[in-house]
Amino acid sequence: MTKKIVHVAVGVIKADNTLFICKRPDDKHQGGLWEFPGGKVEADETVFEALKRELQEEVGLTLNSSSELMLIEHDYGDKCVKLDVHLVTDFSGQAHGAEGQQSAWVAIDKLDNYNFPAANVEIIEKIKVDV
Ligand SMILES: Nc1nc2c([nH]c(=O)n2[C@H]2C[C@H](O)[C@@H](COP(=O)(O)OP(=O)(O)OP(=O)(O)O)O2)c(=O)[nH]1
Ligand SMILES: [Mg+2]
Repeated sequence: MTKKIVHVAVGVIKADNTLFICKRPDDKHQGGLWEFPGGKVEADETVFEALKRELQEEVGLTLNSSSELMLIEHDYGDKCVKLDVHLVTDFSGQAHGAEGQQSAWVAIDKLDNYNFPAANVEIIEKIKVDV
């Protein structure tokens, strides 16, 4: 039987040379680790629509446009995810942890000081080279 894959829209929010990251709540999948904000793409949504909704809900930003950065499939064993990662530089509002989560603007060369889920290793490698 093929496993169900959860499609997730992920936003790498960049301003100057820093990225906005959030800490996942302890009780969630991959909890306690840092993430790029985002969430599940619902059945009736495009990836952009999902990203726009999630960034509004989670970090209080209004997304104007985004560009595709990469697509990553990762099997955590308990859950299989497909991360549709977009680069976000065109937004309005002040980014903050709108759901009470810890958050930070972090310089790209300081990302290694934060623990991310395993699927993010590839994203961070690409960011260091291309973003
Ligand atoms: N948002 C986000 N999710 C990530 C990253 N890396 C990674 O493996 N994931 C995984 C963790 C979760 O299994 C899944 C995202 O689910 P989520 O919990 O953010 O979904 P959601 O915002 O829709 O929240 P909910 O409906 O579960 O409450 O993708 C990342 O950088 N950002
Ligand atoms: Mg989320």
